[in-house]
Amino acid sequence: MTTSKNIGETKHWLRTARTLTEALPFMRRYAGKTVVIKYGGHAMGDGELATIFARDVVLMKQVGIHPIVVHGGGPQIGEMLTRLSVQSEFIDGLRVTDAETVEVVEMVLSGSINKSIVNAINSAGGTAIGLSGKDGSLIQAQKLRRSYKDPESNIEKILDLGFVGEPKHINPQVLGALERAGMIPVIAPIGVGVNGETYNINADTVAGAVASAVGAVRLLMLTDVAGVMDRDGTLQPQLSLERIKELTEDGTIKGGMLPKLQTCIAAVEEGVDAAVILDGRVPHALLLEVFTDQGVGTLIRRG
Ligand SMILES: Nc1ncnc2c1ncn2[C@@H]1O[C@H](COP(=O)(O)OP(=O)(O)O)[C@@H](O)[C@H]1O
Ligand SMILES: CC(=O)N[C@@H](CCC(=O)OP(=O)(O)O)C(=O)O
Repeated sequence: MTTSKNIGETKHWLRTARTLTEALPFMRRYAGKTVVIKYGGHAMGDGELATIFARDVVLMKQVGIHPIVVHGGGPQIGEMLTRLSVQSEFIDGLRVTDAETVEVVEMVLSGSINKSIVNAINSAGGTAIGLSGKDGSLIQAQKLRRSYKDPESNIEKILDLGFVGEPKHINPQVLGALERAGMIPVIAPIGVGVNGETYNINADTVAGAVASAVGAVRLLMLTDVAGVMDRDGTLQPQLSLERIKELTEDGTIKGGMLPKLQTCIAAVEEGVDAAVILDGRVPHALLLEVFTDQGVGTLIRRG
């Protein structure tokens, strides 16, 4: 006898089956390709979402995609610095980092945060390996040099952010070896200088450099907003490089979104097909972005 319960169940199965068949062309498109996922400190705040994130990463690996996770941890570093009564300030989204601060940054990023992500992925059935830029000389870095115009003298000066670095060279060999072994790299954004000094690098910047170095098809940036907003707070599903420039110049794009978008621009200019700013608060944001045609954030690509 056909009951309304049977009909309900059949509809549910059909929906599930349709979802799976819809995912097939995307699985084919990305099979064997590398996707770099930037997992922001704000996005990793919720335990349940972190478990879902780990499962999504494992599922991607299972269907033949090569995910590489680069994580941040800005809020978590901030909490530890407060606990230790160390003052911290940001300039243009970057933490001014003295010798004492860089020790705390390395401890938090390569320690508790890195290992909890590795643990979550392994608990979801994957094999994750945690790395900082020091492991296998993965991220060779140099001191960040950024100039600014001093408003009083109108003279170009160099901004000194202490031990803030920028990637000079990413060693793709380590990542290639892990890929061949079926492992998922989880990278803390710590760089090493020529004299062995430690650099604090913005995690977005590292994600972009890694994506360019490995020739990733996608750079996915998980954060704590729905995507990039315009002046009226309207979500922008897609942004051209020119529009990003405009929104930056008029101050609509600011704070942590600045290094994020600069990274996206650099990545697509260096050959990554597209970069996406994604809402990490949405469960399965990764799966929706990779396996469906419903974008859930802001897409940035050339042209
Ligand atoms: N135009 C904009 N659209 C969206 N977010 C913006 C914009 N300008 C600045 N932001 C800020 O950027 C933040 C995301 O950057 P950040 O705090 O560094 O995140 P994460 O820790 O994920 O890297 C948002 O929470 C938001 O406050
Ligand atoms: C130089 C610089 O600002 N480094 C960042 C590194 C962590 C990071 O980028 O974390 P999110 O992705 O969570 O913001 C910091 O010290 O906070």
